[in-house]
Amino acid sequence: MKKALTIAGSDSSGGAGIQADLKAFAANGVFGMSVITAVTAQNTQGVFAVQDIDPAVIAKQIEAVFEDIAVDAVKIGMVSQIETIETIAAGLKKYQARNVVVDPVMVSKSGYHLLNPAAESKLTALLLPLATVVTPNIPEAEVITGMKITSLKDMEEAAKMIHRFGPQNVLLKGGHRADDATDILFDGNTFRYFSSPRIATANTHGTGCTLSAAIAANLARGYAVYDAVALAKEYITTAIAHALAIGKGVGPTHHFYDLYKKAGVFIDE
Ligand SMILES: Nc1ncnc2c1ncn2[C@@H]1O[C@H](COP(=O)(O)OP(=O)(O)O)[C@@H](O)[C@H]1O
Ligand SMILES: Cc1ncc(COP(=O)(O)OP(=O)(O)O)c(N)n1
Repeated sequence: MKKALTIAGSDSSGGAGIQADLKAFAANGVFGMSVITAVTAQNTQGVFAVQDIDPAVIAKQIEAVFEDIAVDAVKIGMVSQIETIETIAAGLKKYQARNVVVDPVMVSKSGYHLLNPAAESKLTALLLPLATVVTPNIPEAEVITGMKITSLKDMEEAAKMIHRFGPQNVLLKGGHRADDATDILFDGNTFRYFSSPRIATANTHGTGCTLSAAIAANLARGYAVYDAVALAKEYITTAIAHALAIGKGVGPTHHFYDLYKKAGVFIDE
């Protein structure tokens, strides 16, 4: 079985972060492992506290996994602080990690800064060059590029600018626009579009985490980047279409769709 590692924060409500990643790994057919960068007290209504993990403990988690197990892909999510980013970059280089998907998580949908703004340029400088795919949403792409993004043309321009920071591929996600949910993949030469109709739901907690983890899982399984993204887009669209109205706020996406479907016991509630 292929093995994927998530390096990310814990979401106590299970909708985003490490928890979403491990669910997406399992549903996409890979064995999931985790390096926890921060613990958040979070639910569908907001983020209430964050405890960053000591960089020495992050380094030890990375070492413990890579020294023992062959890692087929890595997904990086919440990275909090400059020291966290430096530690992760050093670990990925030391172990020559491959199939690295960087989700440059900055601000939660509820408005909490999961990345210290002082660390934004460090993330861009140290993690983007190591990425097979980087998956910014529109607000993150605006921070990375400094440009305002409203149209698909703007997204293409921003994807080009982000590509110059060194990732092999940029997947600029269109979830924050009002139109169809159109994501743009740029490999330095060609733009490819992944589009789905916008699903009318309030429950989109963890969409970015789920998408990037599903891409990593599919890269681990040996799919080329385009196919890994196409499969992950199909997965996230289904997971949003069947999102769960759990909690009093923004509910989470629904994983394990394929398993439920195969078993004939798919339940929407
Ligand atoms: N309402 C929606 N209907 C369909 N797809 C969506 C919707 N909202 C987001 N998506 C898709 O979910 C994925 C995550 O996108 P986005 O919400 O932009 O990321 P993030 O969670 O990082 O803010 C993208 O593939 C995007 O197109
Ligand atoms: C611990 C943790 N990591 C990442 C996020 C951001 O999740 P994302 O899928 O980008 O979107 P929201 O969950 O913020 O809707 C998070 N919230 N927590």
